[in-house]
Amino acid sequence: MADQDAQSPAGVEPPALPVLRWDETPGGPVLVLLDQTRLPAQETELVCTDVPALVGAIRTLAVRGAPLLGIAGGYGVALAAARGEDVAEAAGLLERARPTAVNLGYGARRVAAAHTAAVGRGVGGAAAAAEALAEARALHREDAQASRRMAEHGEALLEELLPSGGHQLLTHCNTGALVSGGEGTAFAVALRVHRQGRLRRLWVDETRPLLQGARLTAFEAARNGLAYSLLTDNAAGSLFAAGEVDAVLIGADRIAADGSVANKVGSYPLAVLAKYHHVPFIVVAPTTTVDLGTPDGTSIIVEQRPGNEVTEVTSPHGVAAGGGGATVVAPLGAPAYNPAFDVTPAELITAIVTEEGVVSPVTGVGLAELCARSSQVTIS
Ligand SMILES: CSC[C@@H](O)[C@@H](O)C(=O)COP(=O)(O)O
Repeated sequence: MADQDAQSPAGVEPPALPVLRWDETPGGPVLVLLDQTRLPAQETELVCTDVPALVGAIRTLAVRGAPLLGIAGGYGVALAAARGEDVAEAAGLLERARPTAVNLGYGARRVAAAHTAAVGRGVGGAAAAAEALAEARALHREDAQASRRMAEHGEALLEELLPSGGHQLLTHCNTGALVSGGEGTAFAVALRVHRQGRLRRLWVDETRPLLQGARLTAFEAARNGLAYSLLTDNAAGSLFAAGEVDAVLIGADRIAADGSVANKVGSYPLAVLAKYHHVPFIVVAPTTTVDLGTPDGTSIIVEQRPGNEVTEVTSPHGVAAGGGGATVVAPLGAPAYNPAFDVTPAELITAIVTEEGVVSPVTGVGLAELCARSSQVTIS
């Protein structure tokens, strides 16, 4: 288990990560992404000049995480509009790039709807494209605001549930600034607790097979000076048994109307462990991740990814050092089961924290009511 003690005091904040930006170049507009497949070894930019390039970046997880996928989808449609391409087709291509995170389709369809509305008002090509871009920027800003408010609500909930303070929080996958217009979802809550001097330790699951915890969350924890320790996913049970976890904080890719939550594979076993050990299991996600059109967890489409992500281990440090990427760790041709997500039923979830408030037995507020309160734009 790698161990990292707090390196910088709470209150010293690192510069914002250059996660995603729109750039006007002499050759036309482009979307510039921080290539997350290269982290933590390299902070490399990936320039997407068109929608197929962005679809490729989404599929390889160069850009990833539900809220950021929504933002990227929105800018992708704006890019298509600026290039004079068919925005409905672009939105469809983007939405189909990955099936589970509802935000991707939300962002793409919302910006496409803004463009269609502009055209419907008789607004011309470049001006309609400018309206599409303005909508993408609005979505980006709203996500940053949602992130701040989720952190406030999440931290208040933890104070209520764990009044003695000095929290040891466990998280899975990556839910920080790398997935958001702001500081993230679950990680933003941990960060706020840290800044208030009440985080004893953030336990970071490595998150096999693509290691979003080890590569990305540990990277974000270190640069923000959190006291954190990295663990293999299968070490979590012994940590609960030892009484070293006060609460679990995770994000979400899609929340069904019955409160079931799809998130990175490995979330569901954590929820079972948390229930057994009477530890709060808290989901932090913006209302854009709630999909009231999906009635329950069994209706959520779980992305199945290539088997080689399981049978091989890829080291970004190896790539950076010229080491050449993947090491095969299974017999050649070994079949593999590789769902990217799993679904946690509502009865295992203590609370869902959104920017509009908390859904829990404590508040008695339902998901539909929170979404109705939300200022998020509704699209058909
Ligand atoms: C706010 S992030 C919530 C989820 O998107 C996150 O936990 C996750 O599962 C990301 O999966 P990924 O496959 O890396 O896109």
